[in-house]
Amino acid sequence: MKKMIVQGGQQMSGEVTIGGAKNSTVALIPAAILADTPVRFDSVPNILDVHNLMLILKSMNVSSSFSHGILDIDPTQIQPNPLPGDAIRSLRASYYFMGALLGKFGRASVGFPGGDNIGPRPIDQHIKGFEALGAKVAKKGNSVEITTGPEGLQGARIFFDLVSVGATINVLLAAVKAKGTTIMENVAREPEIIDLATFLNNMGAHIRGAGTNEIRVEGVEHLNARNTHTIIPDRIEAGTYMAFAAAIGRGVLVKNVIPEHLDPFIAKLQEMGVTLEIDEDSVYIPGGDTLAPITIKTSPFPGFATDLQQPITPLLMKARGTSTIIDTLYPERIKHISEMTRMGGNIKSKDGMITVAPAKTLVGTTVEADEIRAGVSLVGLALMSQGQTTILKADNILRGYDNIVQKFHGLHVELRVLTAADELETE
Ligand SMILES: CC(=O)N[C@H]1[C@@H](OP(=O)(O)OP(=O)(O)OC[C@H]2O[C@@H](n3ccc(=O)[nH]c3=O)[C@H](O)[C@@H]2O)O[C@H](CO)[C@@H](O)[C@@H]1O
Ligand SMILES: C=C(OP(=O)(O)O)C(=O)O
Repeated sequence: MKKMIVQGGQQMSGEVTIGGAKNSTVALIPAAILADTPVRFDSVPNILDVHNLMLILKSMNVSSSFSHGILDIDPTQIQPNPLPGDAIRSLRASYYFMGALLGKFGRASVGFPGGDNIGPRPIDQHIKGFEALGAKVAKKGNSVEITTGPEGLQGARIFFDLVSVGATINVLLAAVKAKGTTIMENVAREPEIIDLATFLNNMGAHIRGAGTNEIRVEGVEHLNARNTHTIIPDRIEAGTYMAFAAAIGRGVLVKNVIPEHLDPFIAKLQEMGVTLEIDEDSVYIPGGDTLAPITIKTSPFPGFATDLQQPITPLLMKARGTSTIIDTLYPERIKHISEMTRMGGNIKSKDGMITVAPAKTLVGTTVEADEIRAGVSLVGLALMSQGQTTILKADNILRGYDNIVQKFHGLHVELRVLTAADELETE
């Protein structure tokens, strides 16, 4: 595992360009195996999740190459081989191979996924959807085995018991190749789901309603990529830089943003008193505002994203009073709290509510990035602190933040990522 070294007291200024959305990319890569042709994606983020998905593709004899944001995938020689356990466990979205393989071959055997340590993450709604399409689902050891009879997948009406991004995407990946019509109700409406549907429709799928709470799919036999799919900007990465810019910035322009995807987040920043100059595809944050405390309640899109409750926390510590956060999706998403407390943060969690009070003195120390957003929130707090912070398990941050060291460098902030080999060299 890598370490990130952050020197406190640095201020951000300049420009940062947001990369393609992690949560689109990790669905689009498994979706690519549904194609009968090679596929090309543009604006692909350089994150660990992408490299691990490429390893999974390789195990199925699907070649891929990634350079300068372009990812080429050739699924034409795909073999339904066993998938590598380590890579499957390295990220959450590996479970999208369940839906994609089911759509492609009518069967799938995929290990239980990993992903962020943010509390229980069941997959009962994914299974409910596969079963509704006529599949048989069995847990065998650490794997989920999904099979269909000779008639294959059949379109069906599915009402999800709760709104789940993962279940919506996974069942959609299977339904695009099912026979007949599938109607998915009470689905998630995240922009990443629209991005996936756009990619699949451009290959010949018939998906209507992505972005609303009902998706209707007419199954097709073949999907052929005809053009490059450009991935939408990462709204969570954008929100992270915006919050940090408001906390420690002296003029930061965040480029390649779709501001509408950040509406609830922007509304909360404005409620705090953060000045934002919003353009068509960029946001400028002058910084240096006097900030008011706020209350945040996370909810599925278009609500305030759970993935931004930790990145906004360092900013909340600069407000003149106590802010509160209720994470309705992941009440146990609190792995940052113990670490922030050790740095001098006045932050507590009780009865499902996080309270964030103004910080008096913040001092860098050694902390752990237990998961991606907890980890990145520690980067923000470290920059607000005195002295140096060492963030252990930094791989969790690199899972989802595209070229983070270079991007901070472009904002006049030095971060260093050390591998075990780097440390041996300096001893
Ligand atoms: C790769 C990806 O896109 N990850 C995102 C996705 O995760 P993920 O797709 O795992 O999150 P879901 O939308 O499925 O989870 C929402 C809620 O539903 C529950 N649930 C989900 C499925 C299920 O079968 N049963 C069940 O009870 C979960 O425990 C959670 O409380 O959406 C989350 C919520 O916006 C984000 O934090 C993650 O960044
Ligand atoms: C929870 C997250 O990711 P994943 O679902 O991939 O673990 C996240 O991106 O904040």
